[in-house]
Amino acid sequence: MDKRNQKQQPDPSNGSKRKREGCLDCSDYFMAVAVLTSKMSEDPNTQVGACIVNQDNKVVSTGHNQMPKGGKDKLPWEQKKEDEHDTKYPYVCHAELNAIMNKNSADVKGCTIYVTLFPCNECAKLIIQGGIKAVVYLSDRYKDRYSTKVSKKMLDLAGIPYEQFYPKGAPEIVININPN
Ligand SMILES: O=c1ccn([C@H]2C[C@H](O)[C@@H](COP(=O)(O)O)O2)c(=O)[nH]1
Ligand SMILES: [Zn+2]
Repeated sequence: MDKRNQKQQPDPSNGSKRKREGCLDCSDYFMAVAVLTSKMSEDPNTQVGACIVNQDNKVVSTGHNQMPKGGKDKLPWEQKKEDEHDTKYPYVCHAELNAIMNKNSADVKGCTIYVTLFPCNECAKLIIQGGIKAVVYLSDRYKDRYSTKVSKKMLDLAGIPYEQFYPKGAPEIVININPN
């Protein structure tokens, strides 16, 4: 056969550019977004970040623990005071609550929440009633707290799986935002 006038076809196996190695895995990215979001927290003791992802693997929301509107710089961040009203606990809006409130979609049904700390019982109620279908958490450092135990009990009853996150790629991601 005369090949002189035939169009050159690219050989997919030979000479074509290969995909970049070491690109960020989806779940590593979502937890990294949660960790990055936690950096916005003003809580001096515990910074929490959450990232809500829909069934198409799109981020629909993020949130961190912060004081409610109007309360920034007016409400305490103390953990312990004689009077509980002088601590952060009655006021602070949890990362999960903020993430659910901040959503850019109609609802969070069928979504997965990536969160840097296991959700407390109040957040578990929001997760369950909001229709979130899975929880991926980084730290379970308050596993012995009553609020975590009852949170797990409610998630179990609602049939919402929760799993601890382990990175698929490198556990450290360096972000440089210096323009030069
Ligand atoms: O589900 C949760 C549980 C807690 N948080 C936030 C609320 C507080 O700002 C800190 C916890 O403070 P500690 O000093 O570690 O007791 O974490 C949250 O966002 N979501
Ligand atoms: Zn909570």
